[in-house]
Amino acid sequence: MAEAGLMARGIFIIGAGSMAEAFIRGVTARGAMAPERVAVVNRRRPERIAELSARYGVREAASWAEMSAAGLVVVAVKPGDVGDALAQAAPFLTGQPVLSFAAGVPISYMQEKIGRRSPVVRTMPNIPVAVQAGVTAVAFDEQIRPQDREDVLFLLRQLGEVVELPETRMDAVTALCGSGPGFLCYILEAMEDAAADMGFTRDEARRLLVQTLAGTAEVLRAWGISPAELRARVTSPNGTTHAGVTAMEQAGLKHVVAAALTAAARRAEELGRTYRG
Ligand SMILES: NC(=O)C1=CN([C@@H]2O[C@H](COP(=O)(O)OP(=O)(O)OC[C@H]3O[C@@H](n4cnc5c(N)ncnc54)[C@H](O)[C@@H]3O)[C@@H](O)[C@H]2O)C=CC1
Ligand SMILES: O=C(O)[C@@H]1CCC=N1
Repeated sequence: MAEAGLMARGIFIIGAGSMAEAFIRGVTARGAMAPERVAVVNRRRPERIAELSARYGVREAASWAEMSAAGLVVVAVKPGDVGDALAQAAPFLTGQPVLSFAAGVPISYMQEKIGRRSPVVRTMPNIPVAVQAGVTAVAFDEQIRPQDREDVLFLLRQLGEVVELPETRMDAVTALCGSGPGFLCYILEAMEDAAADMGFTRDEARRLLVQTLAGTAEVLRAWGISPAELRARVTSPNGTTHAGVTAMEQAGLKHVVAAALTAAARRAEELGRTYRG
């Protein structure tokens, strides 16, 4: 008899924080995974598992040994805790994929911690995965079996878009998509401050700006055009957008944004070096 696949064997999650919750919500929301097939362990705060259980119907793992039967092990702990969590998991791994959400932690480091007992999947999600509108960049190690790869991609797609990349692109994608919501929010903060100076209340400004951002993203997607093209469409000759963009150009905004992305990617690389032994 063929061995049951990843989906039938269920998921074992280490860590019950916000990423674990986003993942659980995504994979159970539309029935991709039955919640009773999801088992969770947490180091502290046992009430977190009770919360996840009440909200989504997942259950607390009876013991770490339960991991052996799972089709997928998810490591949803802070980067600094990944080494310990994987060392603790290693004896129970039986070749099922181990998926990590930890920013900056390389596949080679994780492989070392688990004594190469399972293929490792390194991901970089962003915060909108919490509402199933995220982007998750994913790098597989070459040991992954084709069917496991498909199943992992299917599960991650429940959280939004998925982009497969070589691991060498992870630092750059961390800057672009992982930190990206932070950068867009910084620009929105600046627009909110300017709106306050123009006499809007914070609440009014936020409602107007959030819908402007969401609507712009929606139209870019619906029409399939580039940001430069959409900008050209809203820019009347000598009009208001033209005046504003000219001020942005004069202040060197494109250079500032490029410097921000470079700084973030460099920092991701530096943080990653901590785990390279
Ligand atoms: N929150 C976010 O926006 C994003 C998070 N990530 C990554 O997701 C990972 C998890 O982040 P959060 O969910 O925000 O962290 P969190 O701190 O909310 O949750 C981590 C949980 O894991 C538990 N834990 C730690 N070591 C453990 C162990 N050995 N065994 C069992 N449980 C253990 C902790 O007690 C805690 O409850 C991080 O590696 C982070 O880099 C990546 C992208 C975005
Ligand atoms: O700021 C950070 O380091 C993490 C990685 C991507 C989003 N937050």
